[in-house]
Amino acid sequence: MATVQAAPTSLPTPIPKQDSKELDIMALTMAALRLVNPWTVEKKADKWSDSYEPGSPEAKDRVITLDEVALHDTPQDCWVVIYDRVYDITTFLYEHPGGADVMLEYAGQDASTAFRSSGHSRNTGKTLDRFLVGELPMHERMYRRPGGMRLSDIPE
Ligand code: HEM
Repeated sequence: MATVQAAPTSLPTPIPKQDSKELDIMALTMAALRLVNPWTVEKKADKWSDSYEPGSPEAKDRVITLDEVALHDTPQDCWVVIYDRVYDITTFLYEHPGGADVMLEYAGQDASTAFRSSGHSRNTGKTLDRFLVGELPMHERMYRRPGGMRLSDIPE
C-alpha cells in the first residue's frame, strides 16, 4: 500500500533574483574599486621601475630602501649598498677579481666597509657605475647626506 508523505513544514527560502540593473551597478563598483586599489598601483610601479637597466640615467634617479635591497640576496639576484648607492652586481659576481664569495657575503646588505677596507683603487668606483640601480632615501643614508660620515672617518 502506498504511503502518503507529509509535506515539509518549512521550504528552503528561494534565492532572490537580482535584476540586471542591480548587477550593473555592482560590476561598475567593483571596476572602480579595482582602479583605486593601492595594491594594483604599487605592483604596476614595481614592474615599471624594475625594468630600468642598471647604469642607465633613469636607474640613477631611483630611490631604493634598505628593505627592498634586502630582498635581493641570492647569487641569482644580488644587490649591495656602497656609500648609500645601490648596485645590482649579479652579472659581475663571477668576474670579480676578489672572487664571488666575498661579495655574496654582503648580498642584500650594506657592503661599504668591506669594499673600503679591501684596498680597491679609485677607478673601481667608476667600474661600479654600470651596475648602479638607485640610491637610498635621505633618511637611510650614512655617508652622502648633510653631516654624514666622511670617508676619512672610516678606519682603514
Ligand atoms: C660587495 C663588495 C664589493 C664590490 C661591489 C666589489 C667590486 C669590485 C670591482 C668593481 C672591482 C674592479 C674590477 C675592475 O675594474 O676590473 C673590484 C676589484 C677587486 N676586488 Fe672587489 N668588490 C667588493 C668586495 C671585495 C672584497 C671584500 C674583497 C677582498 C676581500 C675584494 C677584492 C678585490 C680585488 C683583489 C680586486 C682587484 C684589484 C682592484 O681592482 O682594486 N673585493 N672589486
